[in-house]
Amino acid sequence: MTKLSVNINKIAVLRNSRGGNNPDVLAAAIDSQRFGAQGITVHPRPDERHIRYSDVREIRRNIQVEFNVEGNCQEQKFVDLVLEVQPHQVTLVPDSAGQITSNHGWDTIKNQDYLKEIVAVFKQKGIRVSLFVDPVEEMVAAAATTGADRVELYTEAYASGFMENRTKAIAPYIAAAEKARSLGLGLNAGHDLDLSNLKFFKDNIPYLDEVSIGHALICDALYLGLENTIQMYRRRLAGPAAIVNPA
Ligand SMILES: CC(=O)[C@@H](O)[C@H](O)COP(=O)(O)O
Ligand SMILES: NCC(=O)COP(=O)(O)O
Repeated sequence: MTKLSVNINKIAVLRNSRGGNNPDVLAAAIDSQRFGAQGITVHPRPDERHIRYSDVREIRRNIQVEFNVEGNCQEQKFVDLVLEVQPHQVTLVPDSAGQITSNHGWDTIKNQDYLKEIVAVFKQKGIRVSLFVDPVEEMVAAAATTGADRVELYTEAYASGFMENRTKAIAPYIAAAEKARSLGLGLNAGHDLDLSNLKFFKDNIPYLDEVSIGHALICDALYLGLENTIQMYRRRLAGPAAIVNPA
């Protein structure tokens, strides 16, 4: 079964825009869980433009579903936070500070020695480690030798190519996913997945462990409501006939 981890970064964007606590990010995490999210994902960035480090601590204490914290482990502050909070999973993303969003995966070959070291630091604390990678078989293979538990396939290229030619768009992801599976790596995916492209992705990569979805899901929820939207995403993952039960 592929788990839906709801990324609530964009709830925090709205909250921060007025300096108060509306919408309440912690309440959104708890309610997303109640509405059927099988995980919560946050991505605290160095400038705390949306998720704050204090949000991460509060959410960890108050949810029961899987907690996935994404971020750049080259920031010591991020490493310290993750070791303090000890989420179920940490997803290591090679962001530079000024990026508007994450836009590339690790070069797991060039960064092999560094990643081996930092992966061991998190695993020593019992935290599952996922490496954010592009859908490139060599990058997946080198992720396996770092000791990481999973890879997260960066799905922006799939999403941007989907409308024009979905078969072409999915091809590198199937190959990368097969490589991950052959090496015993767990498989996550995320970035720009949405209600239109999610089912095709899942149908072609059925052994996907988790998708983390935020931007499109929160945008959809502005029109469709958060509970209804989470259930719609769950049904995309469960198949047409399945009625999903909230977690
Ligand atoms: C790593 C990734 O692709 C996303 O999870 C990322 O969290 C999006 O970050 P923003 O919400 O800051 O765009
Ligand atoms: N890892 C992907 C994620 O958490 C959310 O990405 P997006 O759906 O906001 O593009």
